[in-house]
Amino acid sequence: MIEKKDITGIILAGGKSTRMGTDKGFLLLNKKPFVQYSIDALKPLVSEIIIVSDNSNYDTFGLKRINDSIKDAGPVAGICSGLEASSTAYNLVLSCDVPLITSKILQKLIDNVDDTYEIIQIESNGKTMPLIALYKKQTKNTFNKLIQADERRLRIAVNACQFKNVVLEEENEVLTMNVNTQNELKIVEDEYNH
Ligand SMILES: Nc1nc2c(ncn2[C@@H]2O[C@H](COP(=O)(O)OP(=O)(O)OP(=O)(O)O)[C@@H](O)[C@H]2O)c(=O)[nH]1
Repeated sequence: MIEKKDITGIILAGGKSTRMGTDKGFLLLNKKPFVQYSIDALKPLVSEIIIVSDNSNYDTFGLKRINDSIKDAGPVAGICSGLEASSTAYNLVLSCDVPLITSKILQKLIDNVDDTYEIIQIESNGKTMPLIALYKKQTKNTFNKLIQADERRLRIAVNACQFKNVVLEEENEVLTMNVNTQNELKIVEDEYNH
């Protein structure tokens, strides 16, 4: 069984947000920024939290923030930057646009750790979610090779590692909803106030 001291939380908060038009981590749900929901879900489970973003406004959360080591290369490079900065073997990677996420769901990833797998990701409503996932630090080697070969698709990168999916129960699927558009923000607000 792995312990809190063996796990770092890595929050991805970079990217272009072209669909939303504003930095998603600072969107508000019940007056709280989205990124704070990711922080709160990770906090009980990890020894350190790293925010990967070039936006220094994230410094207000008082956590370690690192810049993307490769610019405009998407989540594969963001994960790599986080893993390079991490000092633990296990890393919970979480995007900043899933404000309904809970520690209980992230705990399921930890409960599924075993020696065989390098990545354990949530599968929700038939969709795998590599940005709600546990990564071994060693996956940065595979990811770095793929980036060097100009491969930036996260699904391809995950498939190049030993991975396992943790299938969520139907009643929990809504908790993994990610927000890319104003319309999805409304759905999440309705769900939150439900
Ligand atoms: N650090 C870092 N995070 C990223 C990068 N690209 C995407 N992300 C994060 O990954 C998560 C999913 O991002 P997407 O919604 O797929 O991409 P996006 O660029 O934010 O938005 P779109 O331009 O609308 O696709 C979000 O938490 C983003 O903040 C990147 O280049 N660096």
